[in-house]
Amino acid sequence: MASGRVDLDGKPIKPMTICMIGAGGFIGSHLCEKLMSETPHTVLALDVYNDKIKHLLEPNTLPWAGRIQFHRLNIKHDSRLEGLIKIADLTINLAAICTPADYNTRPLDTIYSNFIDALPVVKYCSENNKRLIHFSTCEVYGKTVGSFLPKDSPLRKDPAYYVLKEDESPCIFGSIEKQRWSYACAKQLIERLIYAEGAENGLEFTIVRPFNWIGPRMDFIPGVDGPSEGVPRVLACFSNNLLRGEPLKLVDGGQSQRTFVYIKDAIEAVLLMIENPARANGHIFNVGNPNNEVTVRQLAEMMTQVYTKVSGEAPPEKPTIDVSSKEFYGEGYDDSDKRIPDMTIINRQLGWNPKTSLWDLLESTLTYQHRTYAEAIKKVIAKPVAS
Ligand SMILES: NC(=O)c1ccc[n+]([C@@H]2O[C@H](COP(=O)([O-])OP(=O)(O)OC[C@H]3O[C@@H](n4cnc5c(N)ncnc54)[C@H](O)[C@@H]3O)[C@@H](O)[C@H]2O)c1
Ligand SMILES: O=c1ccn([C@@H]2O[C@H](COP(=O)(O)OP(=O)(O)O[C@H]3OC[C@@H](O)[C@H](O)[C@H]3O)[C@@H](O)[C@H]2O)c(=O)[nH]1
Repeated sequence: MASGRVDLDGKPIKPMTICMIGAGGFIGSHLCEKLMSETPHTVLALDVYNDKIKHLLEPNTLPWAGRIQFHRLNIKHDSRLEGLIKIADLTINLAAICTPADYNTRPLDTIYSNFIDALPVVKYCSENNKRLIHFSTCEVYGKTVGSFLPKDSPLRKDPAYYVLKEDESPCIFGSIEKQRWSYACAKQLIERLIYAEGAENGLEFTIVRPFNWIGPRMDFIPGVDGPSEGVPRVLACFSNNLLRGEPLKLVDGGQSQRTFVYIKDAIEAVLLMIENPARANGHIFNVGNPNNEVTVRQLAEMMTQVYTKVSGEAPPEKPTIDVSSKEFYGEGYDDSDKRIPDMTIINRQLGWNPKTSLWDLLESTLTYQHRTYAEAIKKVIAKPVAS
């Protein structure tokens, strides 16, 4: 498995130790899986939770036992952080509050998590000459330039007004009262700080901007493995509605557009970054699938069709309902209109391209959701509400 592996320039890849912060989350769990099954690298997995990587940690007869170590810690206040960064060759920081329902309702926690708490990580990497791969977001682009053109302007169809380029596109956020942008703004500032550490102090860094990565283990299903009143990201919201046979809620008409990429495709891109430092250092990479664009309404329709196929259950009588963003997310919500990643830089540096169509990725993801949650949901629905 591990022997004879070479990088994109044909050089042998040496086993490394990776300090992965936020390893217990959605992306972290898939990255740990990939590193354990296909590489010889060792992972120091840091998080406050480990439910999503339990299958990699136990039993200790697993083929990779000894190459993954879980450290339960909160990077806000744990003196072990610097020591763990020091013993690793590379740090990957995934830790963040990254669900839109939190940005306008918990803006302080959002800003602290995405900026203040990431500061020591950047500092320890810079001071100890350690390489850093930091997870930012496509939300740093905010809204497209085209969204400010008149509705009937033909320029809205011109890619120059909407395709998002790492080294050219501006970052366009709403006003301060629109607290939705607290997350994007905090992520933008930490990107600028990392970039400056690279320029002034020689920090070796790579910044990743994920464009709506989706797949199994994303977020939680409210009332089953997360709070009943919690609002996860759209994949889990719509999965929850489908599992319960209730209409999918379209925020402000479901007109916003997104491109979705399969988590397994995206993880391939991250592995290329990890193993090709000379090609990845100093770069910011969009990681998304420009071919998988839909409006949120179209996503709801496709998920309903796919779920009907994989579950064998009838679609909800009323497939969707409209809900205002104020009702769904509260005061201060705002939205990105359209997100098409430009792929030039990641193509040139790493030769990476996504493979999986939206239909196929929804089919495997919703099969997983159905197998994992359908029985549990039935029990929750059947249980009488405590008085
Ligand atoms: N999934 C996407 O499509 C997407 C898109 C854009 C950006 N991102 C970014 O990628 C990163 C990972 O996202 P994800 O989807 O896996 O989210 P996630 O919420 O599933 O994972 C984040 C993990 O970080 C951990 N964490 C948070 N604060 C911590 C702290 N103080 N100490 C220790 N652990 C902490 C959480 O417990 C969680 O397990 C985030 O930085 C996010 O902003 C993800
Ligand atoms: O039930 C729902 C949930 C969400 N939506 C809409 O679906 C769209 C996508 O919502 P998501 O919850 O996936 O979040 P967004 O794409 O807006 O942001 C995400 O982008 C990239 C990452 O940084 C974060 O994970 C998150 O901020 C939004 O327009 C939202 O309003 C619904 O219409 N109904």
